[in-house]
Amino acid sequence: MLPQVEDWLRRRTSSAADWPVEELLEAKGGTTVSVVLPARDERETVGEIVAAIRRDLVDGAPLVDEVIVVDSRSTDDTAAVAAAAGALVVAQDDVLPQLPPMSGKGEALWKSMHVARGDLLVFVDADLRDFTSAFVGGLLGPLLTDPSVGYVKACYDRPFVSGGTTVAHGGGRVTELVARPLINMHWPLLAGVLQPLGGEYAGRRSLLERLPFVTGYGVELGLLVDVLEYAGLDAIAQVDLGTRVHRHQSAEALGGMSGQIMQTAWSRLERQGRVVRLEPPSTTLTQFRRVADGHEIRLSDVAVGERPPVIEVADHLRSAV
Ligand SMILES: O=c1ccn([C@@H]2O[C@H](COP(=O)(O)OP(=O)(O)O[C@H]3O[C@H](CO)[C@@H](O)[C@H](O)[C@H]3O)[C@@H](O)[C@H]2O)c(=O)[nH]1
Ligand SMILES: O=C(O)[C@H](O)COP(=O)(O)O
Repeated sequence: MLPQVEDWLRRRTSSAADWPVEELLEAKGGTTVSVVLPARDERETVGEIVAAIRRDLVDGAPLVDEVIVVDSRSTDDTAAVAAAAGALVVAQDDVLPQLPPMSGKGEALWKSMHVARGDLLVFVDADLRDFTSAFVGGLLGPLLTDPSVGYVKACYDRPFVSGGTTVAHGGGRVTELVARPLINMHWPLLAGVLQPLGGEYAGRRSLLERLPFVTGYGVELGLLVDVLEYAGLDAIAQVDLGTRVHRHQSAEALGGMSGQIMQTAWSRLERQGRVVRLEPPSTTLTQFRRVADGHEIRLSDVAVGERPPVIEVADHLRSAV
């Protein structure tokens, strides 16, 4: 590990317990805070998360100014459940409808930037189990107390929970098998980030609106690499939030996610002038499913798109949100 990374780890890692709400309230002053949950078919969990944030950090203590759920083309009643729990719900495709729609989580987050009003934005996945509002407080700690911090990633233990069985540290499969090796290969300055793909992170609007957002599941790696390039390692902090339990996807679905993450890495290497481009990488992912008479071939497109920095979106489009 690079000596700068060891030094960064010591200085820029804290834990949720270091940030009691009373101290955060004092530090908040006039700073406004938006919490955003991207949600596609999350009726089972989104309500409890929104309700906990509202109870503890809106009604209980005025730390959070708005809770927004971006409904990402759900086919269930995620939007109704989130609204009943007290969130402001927006449909992803209703924001800047003049633009051709793009898809996935990154698109939901980029669209949220045009709706949320906070100086600080906190992103929280909507599929978390056992969520506590300390997740949000922890992520806000470094941002509210240190102006040189612009971006805060959560870290946590990640068990794999399935059918009543829990494998400690068995979760985060794409993180361990794809993202961490890629990051160590190409961006070793980021090797100290414990959970580079974690869906819980917070940032200053002033920083986030200057960065492009990759669509789909490339958004976390894209933001991390771009924050490093734009603002430097010291603008990043991480906070230990304890344990994170979420809904696991199948290995096949995670293959698609991994493809998007590798495409994102390629796009950043190319932009940084670090690859000699012989031919563009294929964006077709070939997978196989066992069927009675052999294997069924499943092809999917793992290409990622990209939205420009929010500050580059023309005023006439923005005023039409
Ligand atoms: O088209 C989509 C797909 C997902 N989501 C939401 O995004 C969040 C995370 O999606 P999920 O499918 O649960 O991702 P994970 O399998 O948990 O993937 C991990 O790794 C991804 C790649 O970095 C991150 O985007 C995730 O936040 C992180 O939890 C959830 O609230 C989803 O409802 C959308 O809003 N739109
Ligand atoms: O972050 C990851 O690596 C992916 O979300 C997969 O997580 P899981 O292995 O806990 O399902």
